[in-house]
Amino acid sequence: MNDVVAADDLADLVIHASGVEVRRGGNKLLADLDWAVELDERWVVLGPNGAGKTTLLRLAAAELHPTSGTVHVLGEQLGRVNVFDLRTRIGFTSAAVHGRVPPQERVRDVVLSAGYAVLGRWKESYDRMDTDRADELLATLGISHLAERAFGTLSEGERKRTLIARSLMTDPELLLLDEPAAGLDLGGREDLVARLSALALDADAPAMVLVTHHVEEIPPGFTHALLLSQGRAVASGLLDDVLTSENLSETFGQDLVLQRSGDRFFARRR
Ligand SMILES: Nc1ncnc2c1ncn2[C@@H]1O[C@H](COP(=O)(O)OP(=O)(O)OP(=O)(O)O)[C@@H](O)[C@H]1O
Repeated sequence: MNDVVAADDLADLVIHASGVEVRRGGNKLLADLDWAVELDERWVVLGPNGAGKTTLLRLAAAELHPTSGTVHVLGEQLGRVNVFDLRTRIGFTSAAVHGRVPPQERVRDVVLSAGYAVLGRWKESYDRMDTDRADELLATLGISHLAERAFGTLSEGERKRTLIARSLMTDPELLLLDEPAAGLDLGGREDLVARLSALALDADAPAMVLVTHHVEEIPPGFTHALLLSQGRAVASGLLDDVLTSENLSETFGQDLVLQRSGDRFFARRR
């Protein structure tokens, strides 16, 4: 990549991947990947099981380095930056984070402790500002009434919402959501989609990347899509351009029909 061009471009880019390949045990998890996410964009990364979506999100979360190619996150090049500093600027929710929360932890503390980059309450007193911020986020996600409950007693949907509140606690510049609606029932999914939509439409919210298998889970307000299949981009760009029956069929290897109802998407086999 040309360094002079990159310096200008990178100022407005939250994620920039150029010629990225990730190899593990002889497998190409990602190949030939070019991708750019700007500050005000909300991206959905869509693809079948094993397509490389989580691998891509872990690159964006500075949890993984590419085998070849370059990845810049928030203007910093992976491999040339202290990833621990970089990660404080990124909110990331995934099943892996879910599994690390102590079940006895109170919901408010799960959210609060993000500001201290720990899981499990470790300080007896937090700043009043932090507590107010945590309560504000619990209200935004509709779980204020659960603030005193132990995380382990929550339903799947309530846990997901708690972890999204946690990932917003540090006012991240980039929010990464790995399959936030997985395992939710219809009501839980619809509630989460509505809350993520409100977040996506909030001009003050960070840039967002949401990974999903299902077009039904795309919250209105998301602007761009990257379709991944077998580690490669099938299509990438504005949601309305990229989300077509043809692209979806190629991505999932089946003859699919995409339907749109208002600002929501649905897909079925032809
Ligand atoms: N350490 C590894 N060694 C070899 N292959 C791996 C390794 N880690 C992941 N893979 C493979 O890489 C591919 C991409 O994995 P990844 O988790 O990124 O896919 P995904 O799109 O998130 O899948 P899913 O939707 O099922 O979560 C999968 O086929 C997976 O088996």
